[in-house]
Amino acid sequence: MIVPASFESRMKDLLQDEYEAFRRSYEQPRAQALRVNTLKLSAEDFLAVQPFRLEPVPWAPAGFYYDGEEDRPGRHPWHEAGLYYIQEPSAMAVAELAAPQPGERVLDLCAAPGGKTTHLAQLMRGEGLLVANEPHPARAKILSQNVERMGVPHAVVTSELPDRLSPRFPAFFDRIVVDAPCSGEGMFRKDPDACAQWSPDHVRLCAARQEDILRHAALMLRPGGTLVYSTCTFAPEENEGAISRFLREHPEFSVAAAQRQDGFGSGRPDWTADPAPGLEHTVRIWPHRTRGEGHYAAVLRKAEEAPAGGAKLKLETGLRRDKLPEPFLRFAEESLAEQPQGRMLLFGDQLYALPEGMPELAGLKVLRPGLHLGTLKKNRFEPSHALALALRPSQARHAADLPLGSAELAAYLRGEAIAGGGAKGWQLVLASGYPIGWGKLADGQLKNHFPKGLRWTGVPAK
Ligand SMILES: C[S@@+](CC[C@H](N)C(=O)[O-])C[C@H]1O[C@@H](n2cnc3c(N)ncnc32)[C@H](O)[C@@H]1O
Repeated sequence: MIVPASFESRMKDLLQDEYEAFRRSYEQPRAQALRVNTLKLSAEDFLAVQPFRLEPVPWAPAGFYYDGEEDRPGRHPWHEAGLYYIQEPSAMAVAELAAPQPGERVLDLCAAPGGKTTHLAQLMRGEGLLVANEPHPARAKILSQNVERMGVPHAVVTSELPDRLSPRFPAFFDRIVVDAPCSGEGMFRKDPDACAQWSPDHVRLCAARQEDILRHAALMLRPGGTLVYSTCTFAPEENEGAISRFLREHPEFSVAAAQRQDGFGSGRPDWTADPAPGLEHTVRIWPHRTRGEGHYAAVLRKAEEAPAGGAKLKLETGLRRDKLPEPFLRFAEESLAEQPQGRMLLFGDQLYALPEGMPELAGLKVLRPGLHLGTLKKNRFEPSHALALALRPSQARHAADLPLGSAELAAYLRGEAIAGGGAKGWQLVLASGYPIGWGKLADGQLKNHFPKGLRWTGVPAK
């Protein structure tokens, strides 16, 4: 692979004796991995049934390398069922370092396509409030689809620039992840565009943008909270340099020692002028030292004594229980084995289950104010694909389990009706035990409700 000459000479200066090993890493195939979605099943249970050749990613308990030549996990029905997320292995270090706890308020500020969001969601076990934000509208849509596929029940997806969010959430979040837009030097093997766009000017532009994003993130973190900053680039200006500039402007923050894992290298204070204390506790993941494309991550702590935010935020009250729309109650009674709890919100004809402690979001661009339950249509309720993927099989009254490799499952994924039996009405369709969508039974036919945009044109892998 050919990399820009000025990039090569920068890396030679930085890495010196190690440069040759680094350069040779570009001649190797990139490492490919998936992360088991522990919102749906444990890594052990997945290993017991899955068909790929997997090896553990050392720094992520649910992460596994797969063989990119032999296996196509992105073309397996269980990918549609959200059993795993295909993610670059070094990127899995970030949510592990953020270590969010169930019940916390967590913000993922630069979130599309959703690798870290969905990882944070599973570490939170789906409990608390997870705000996933992505300013770019098309990318925000993909983020929202991934949140849906992974069955995340407690996420709000917004699409705003950080300066529109920070006045709305002063000192609100327990943890914030800033996985910053960067010059992407760690993406060269995967994404030739990142390589073609690289220039020293682009590095400078990214560094300025990162400074701005971090400034707004700082405002939204509560005293004592944790901010994790990461990039997939090697450029010191965007890593140790960005953290040093941030800490100079924000004395209420300090570097916390990142949990050391096999394969993590140290941040390099010697690569930036005027280094902030503690940079050696930040993390560098290198493609020539580990099976990963490369990442930088810093864990920062805001002092307990830092000023708290302003007034308490007004929470979204949602609908009173006795005001829930009758068609939804009828659907829940007929089709769900457990009645949904918690507050709900009607947004036009769309019904959502709100995450715990969700503040009012009026005036913000919101793609998803919680778990989408479905749509009210005249006198009936149509459950959403998001609800199907967030349910456990036992939570549906009626299910049709289609075996992997069967003609019925292939037909369902292509959007066709299939022969069905059992109770009339909504049935949760499973792919060998895992929910993949809805079907509606009438006259011995299961009408297909697998979303049009997701339908397969080929035959599913066995
Ligand atoms: C490195 S990617 C995030 C990857 C994502 N966290 C994941 O794990 O899948 C950075 C994202 O930041 C978004 N972005 C660009 N400018 C931004 C800004 N000013 N504030 C927040 N996010 C921004 C980009 O559109 C991009 O989707």
